[in-house]
Amino acid sequence: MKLVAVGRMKDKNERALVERYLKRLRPGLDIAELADGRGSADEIKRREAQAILSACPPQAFVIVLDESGRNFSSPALSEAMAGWSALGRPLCFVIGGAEGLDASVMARADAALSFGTLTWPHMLVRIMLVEQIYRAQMIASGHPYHRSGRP
Ligand SMILES: C[S@@+](CC[C@H](N)C(=O)[O-])C[C@H]1O[C@@H](n2cnc3c(N)ncnc32)[C@H](O)[C@@H]1O
Repeated sequence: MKLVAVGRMKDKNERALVERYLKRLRPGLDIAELADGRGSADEIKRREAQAILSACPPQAFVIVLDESGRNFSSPALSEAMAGWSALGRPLCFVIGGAEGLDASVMARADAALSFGTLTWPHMLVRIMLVEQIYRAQMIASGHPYHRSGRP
């Protein structure tokens, strides 16, 4: 699995949180950090889009993180990831930068995942996504890490 993410995570506390889950992931997740685009908002999105699309493997099943995406429960995301993985294509998650994702990236996406209608900073989204991928793996393996607390 791969994560293509705009922006360099410089804060050591944020990096430690990503690392906490990253080291437990099976299969693992390779993170490709892309430089923030420069110029006007449109130029930034277009330049970042070129870099994002180049970083996504050609055959990848691309899952963009976007407010407009589907709001999964954690068990539903676990099930969806199992289904996507069964397609035999590498999974590639994408997190945009401060200006969001360009229409060309949205058009390339095979699925879109939302963390609600609130706008989150992209570094927090990265931390939350890595935790949710770990949670999805724990749910799939029947590990008690995830406790739904619901009947
Ligand atoms: C600061 S946000 C960009 C906000 C931008 N104005 C937009 O319209 O997308 C940076 C990135 O974080 C991710 N993100 C932020 N909030 C999100 C949410 N609620 N659900 C899923 N992804 C989110 C998206 O990948 C987004 O491109």
